[in-house]
Amino acid sequence: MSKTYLIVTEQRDGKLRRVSLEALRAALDCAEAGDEIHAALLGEGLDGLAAELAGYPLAQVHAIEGEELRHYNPEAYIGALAPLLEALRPAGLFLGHTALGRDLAPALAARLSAGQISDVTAIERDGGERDGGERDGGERDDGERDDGERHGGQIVFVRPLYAGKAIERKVFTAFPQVVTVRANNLPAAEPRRDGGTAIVAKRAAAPVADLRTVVREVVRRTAGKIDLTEARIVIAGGRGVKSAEGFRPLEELAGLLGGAVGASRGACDAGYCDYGLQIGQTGKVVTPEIYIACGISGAIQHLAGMSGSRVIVAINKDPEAPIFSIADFGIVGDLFEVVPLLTQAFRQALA
Ligand SMILES: Cc1cc2nc3c(=O)[nH]c(=O)nc-3n(C[C@H](O)[C@H](O)[C@H](O)COP(=O)(O)OP(=O)(O)OC[C@H]3O[C@@H](n4cnc5c(N)ncnc54)[C@H](O)[C@@H]3O)c2cc1C
Repeated sequence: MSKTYLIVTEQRDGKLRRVSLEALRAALDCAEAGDEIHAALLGEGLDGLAAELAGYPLAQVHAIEGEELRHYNPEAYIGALAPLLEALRPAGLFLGHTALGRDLAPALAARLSAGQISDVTAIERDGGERDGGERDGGERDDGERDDGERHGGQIVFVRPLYAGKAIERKVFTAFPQVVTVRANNLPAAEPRRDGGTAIVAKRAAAPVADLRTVVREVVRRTAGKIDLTEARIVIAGGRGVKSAEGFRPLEELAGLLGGAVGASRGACDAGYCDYGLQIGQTGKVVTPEIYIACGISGAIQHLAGMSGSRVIVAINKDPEAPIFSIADFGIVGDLFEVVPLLTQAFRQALA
């Protein structure tokens, strides 16, 4: 029986977040012939975004508009999604493993009585045929949960554990399923090539009675143009930058390369930058193509947030700094000399 999957997409400043297209890729990887993938878009003034999303391989885009959806508010979002979940009875939900996804996914999973696999970095499909007994909705008519057992054809979700020191390979044994995907790990879904578009269904969010909280305004303390968790290049500073002013050379290099600036907790604790930039176990997890660590010692809690980066470059004046043990390229030197030289070299190369 064909199934329906739903992507809960995210936008930032009117732009669709790339991680939502990576979540769509995850759904495409899990779907089989005849399955339908729908996308939910929540906010205000969604016409442009809905039209953009309709160009991707989706059956339907559900644009849910409402004043209280302008900023993320779990109560309002759950209230707005509830009728859609009821109507679609999705076999799977896919979200980005972002601040929003981490908050919303478990609440939706609880609502659907679904299992959840979080922070997925890869999806594998073991060979073999799937059992034909899978159904929508996760429950049989007799109230028993459908175990959706597959014979050797399982979809395996790969996720890092213990701050990246171990990898877990997990399978669902029942529907419905909720999955969050880590940014920058799965390729983003591509728009349809045939020029076709998905149906866009517009709905007004039903007013949620007795909203206990209302988000009036979101004040961003970091004004970076590029979202740190989705950046392809991250230039991160540690206590070695020595001051807020010490971040300037890093910002210049990031600006030139179209990257984002991040930081260690050491730099945040010292007051050199905002905690919004913190990368690590208690900060953001980033997996860029290039990570340049400047004046960061490489504590295990920091590595937890960046060790999945494709290429790691470390600049540190201490040749014994632990960061060098995971770096692909290491530069032993003073960051205040090395970073401007790198900026100069890249500027020449890019000219
Ligand atoms: C529960 C818990 C959670 C934590 N979570 C996080 C987390 O999420 N993220 C995180 O980052 N940390 C986290 N930490 C803190 C972590 O243990 C380290 O204290 C922190 O990462 C150190 O930051 P740092 O590397 O910037 O500073 P330091 O360890 O002080 O390293 C500074 C480095 O800069 C180098 N340096 C100095 N001057 C220069 C220069 N001019 N040029 C080049 N190099 C220079 C030094 O050689 C040194 O290696 C956590 C700790 C705990 C206990």
